[in-house]
This record gives sequence, C-alpha cells and structure tokens, in this order.
Amino acid sequence: MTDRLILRRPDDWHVHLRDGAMLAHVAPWTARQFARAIVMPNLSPPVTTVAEGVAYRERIRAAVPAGLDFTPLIVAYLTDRTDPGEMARGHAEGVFTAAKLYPAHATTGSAHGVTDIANIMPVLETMQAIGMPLLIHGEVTDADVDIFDREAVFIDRTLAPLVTRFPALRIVFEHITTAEAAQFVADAPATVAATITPQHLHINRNAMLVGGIRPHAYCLPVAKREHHRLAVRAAATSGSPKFFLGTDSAPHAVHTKEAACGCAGIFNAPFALESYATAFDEDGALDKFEGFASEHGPRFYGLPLNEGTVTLERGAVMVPDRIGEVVPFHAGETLGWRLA
Ligand SMILES: NC(=O)N[C@@H](CC(=O)O)C(=O)O
Ligand SMILES: [Zn+2]
Ligand SMILES: [Zn+2]
Repeated sequence: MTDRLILRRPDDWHVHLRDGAMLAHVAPWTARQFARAIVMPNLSPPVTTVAEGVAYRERIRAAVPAGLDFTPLIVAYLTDRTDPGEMARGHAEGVFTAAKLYPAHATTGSAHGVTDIANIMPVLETMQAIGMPLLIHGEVTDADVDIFDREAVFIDRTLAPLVTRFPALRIVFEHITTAEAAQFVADAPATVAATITPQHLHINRNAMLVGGIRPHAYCLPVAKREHHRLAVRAAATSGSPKFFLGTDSAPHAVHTKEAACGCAGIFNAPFALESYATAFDEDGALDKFEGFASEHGPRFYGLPLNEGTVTLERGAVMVPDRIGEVVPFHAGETLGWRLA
C-alpha cells in the first residue's frame, strides 16, 4: 500500500478566485496547492477586455503570499459583442490563455454571457485560427429543460455541432457531471477535453437533498444521480489524457448560500488535492493521479509541465466547519490524505 505520493506540481484548470476581500481570502489556498490556475472571468463586471485581464492578473498576484510560486492564467469572458480582434490581441500578448463561453443565465455571474452561439461565430473562427482554447459551461438554459438534463441536452444542441463546425478549435467541456458528457468527450476528437471537480467525484444529488436541504453541496452543474457520479469518476481515473483536474472552487459567503435563494458554488480549494487523492485511492487508481493532476492539462493547453513536486501522505486531515466566511467542501469530515 502506497503511503506517500510524490507528484509533479499540479495545476488547477478551473477556479474562481473572485475579487477584493474574497480574492485576498481564497487565493492563498489555491496558490499553496497549485503552480498555475485557469482563473475564471465571471466577476462583476466580467473580464472582457485585455486591459481588464491585465488589471485582474495584477490583483491576483498581489493577493498571493510572497514566496509562493503561482501563476494565474487569465480567461476572457465571451459576450454577444466580443470583438475577435480583442481576443487575438489578448492571446498574442500572453494575457488571455483562453476564452470562456457562459450561456447567458446558466450559472453564477453569467448574466452578460452569450444569448445565442450564432453571435460568436466570428470570434470562434479567430480562436480556432490562432489556437486559443474555448472553455465552456455546458448547460442549456431553456425553461422547458429540466435542470438535471441541461448538460446532456447541451451536448446534442450545442457542443456536438460546434465540434463538427470547428474541427481544429480546442474545447474544454468544464466541470462535467454526467455519463453522457464523459462518453461524449471520450469519443470526441483529440481537440475536446474535460475538467472534473472533486465534488462530482464524491457526491451525488442525495448529498444535497436527503435529510434536509444542504446548500453547501449545491453547485452548477448540479450533482446528478449515482450512476453519473460513477461514470465521471471512471473517466477521471481512466488515465485518458482528455480528462484533467479543474476544481471549480467557487466561494460564496455563508449567508449567500444559506438563504431562500442560495448561490451555486462549492469552495473546495483548501483541501482539493486531498479530496481528489482520497477518491483516486478509493478506486485503486493512485497511479493515474499524476497524469490527471499534473500532465493532461498542460499537454492539452500546449503549456510546459511544471518542474518540482508536491508530496501527499496517507493520514487524517480534518476539514474545518468554516474558513472565514466560507464553508469548505467536506466541512467537518476527515480525509485520508494530507499535503506534506
Ligand atoms: N460552479 C458554480 O456553481 N458556480 C460558479 C460558476 C460556474 O462555474 O458555473 C461560481 O462562479 O460561483
Ligand atoms: Zn460553470
Ligand atoms: Zn466554475
């Protein structure tokens, strides 16, 4: 039995670091675990221009404690009016690593998102031509589609046609939650990959709804039935280079989650590696963890692998009930792996 895991330094390919006081509160947690992170642009207002990207990157750097070697990778937020030239310039100047498609009103901070994919066709043409990855929150927003079906329907209505129409565009299907998504990505060309969160490896929808409504288990896409969790978990531990680590750590102050209309998002950054390692260990797949955490992501993005290592060791770690004003994922639980 392995008791120590020495991994090439991992990256987080999907995180929400927020802004202002929340940024200062949460950024150190990500920076102590990961070398780089793809930082989501759904601020208010969102990060849409190169100048805003540069300014946000500076604010993130200022929030990272001295001595931690951490590189934030900035993402542009696509709207109906995104200028292809602005994306090309941001990418060429090394500001925008990728651009994010939020279908309007699909999730937290998506009000300025894209109302119809037809509106961004010229942007996608440019991104394909310059090799700029497209990151997607893959859920439809149609009122007649059940919330538990919104990811699977998105594949048929939007994602599959997009992959056909843009055969050279690199696409990351973010935070997948369904068997359909795992299968779609596995069968898709090598231009299509997916991130997987810790929560979607650990919980199904019962965690949210059995024995009382549990707002801290609520995020989007919402956790699904158990067979979906198992399919997502099989994808993560499969060793396929199409699946990689993206926490979707999404902090919200406790009073905004414990509310009549609670915010979507789970704050998992403080114990993210511990959480993933516990899941891989439970499935006898620790040998697949380094690829998932440290290799598949940079290879897909065309970025160098990190130098240096982190060490995880078997041993109990208690997750606190609160971290400041935020309730972390696994609050009150004990995980079986800890960061050395
Ligand atoms: N995942 C979530 O439930 N929430 C994210 C947005 C997102 O990633 O969809 C957030 O910004 O709070
Ligand atoms: Zn999302
Ligand atoms: Zn997210």
